[in-house]
Amino acid sequence: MGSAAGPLRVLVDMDGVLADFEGAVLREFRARFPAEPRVELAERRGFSVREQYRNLREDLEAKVASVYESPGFFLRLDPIPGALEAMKEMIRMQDTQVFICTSPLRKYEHCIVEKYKWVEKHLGPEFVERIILTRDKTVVAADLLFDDKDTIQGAEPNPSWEHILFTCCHNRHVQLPAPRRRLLSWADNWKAILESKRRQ
Ligand SMILES: Cc1cn([C@H]2C[C@H](OP(=O)(O)O)[C@@H](CO)O2)c(=O)[nH]c1=O
Ligand SMILES: [Mg+2]
Repeated sequence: MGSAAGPLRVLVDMDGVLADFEGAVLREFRARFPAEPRVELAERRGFSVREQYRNLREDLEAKVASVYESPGFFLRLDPIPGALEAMKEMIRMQDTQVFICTSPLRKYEHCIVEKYKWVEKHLGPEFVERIILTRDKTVVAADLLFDDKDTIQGAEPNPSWEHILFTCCHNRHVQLPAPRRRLLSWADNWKAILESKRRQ
């Protein structure tokens, strides 16, 4: 893919990149369990929210999971600053194919339909057409994947995409080995990352 083989294909993750999962977990946990201890965003470490809450106190794992498994949770997520504007700009770029590549929760009942509704509400029907829903992103072929999960594994040991780590509260302390790259936020130079792949 890239310059010689035609358009640049870009996968953009949803939670932690387009939609603020972490902010909503904290806000709704605080509202439902005001007397319980919680993990502030500045204290978040590691991708899994439930693991960190379990380490805080064992019974908090089920409580925090009940927050993000509740009906309406995924629909209520706020957009990450700059994300909607960047996506609307990216989809209009020449020689560029943009897809939203997102994983459903194992407990998928509300999550799946609410992810579709969120995309329709915030980005419109042309992006609903571009949703790829999968628990395994390694088998999806593309040039780039912007994702907040630091380690992305699956059936394909050598995915075709370069994973750009999108900075989020839980991964800001992760030291990336060279030559791995980050996008610090949507205010960071995502266009330069796209251009760097076209030239390969
Ligand atoms: C359980 C959990 C899910 N998620 C997100 C990631 C997935 O969406 P996405 O692939 O859009 O980032 C989705 C299902 O796991 O929920 C977290 O970001 N942190 C968590 O602790
Ligand atoms: Mg994510």
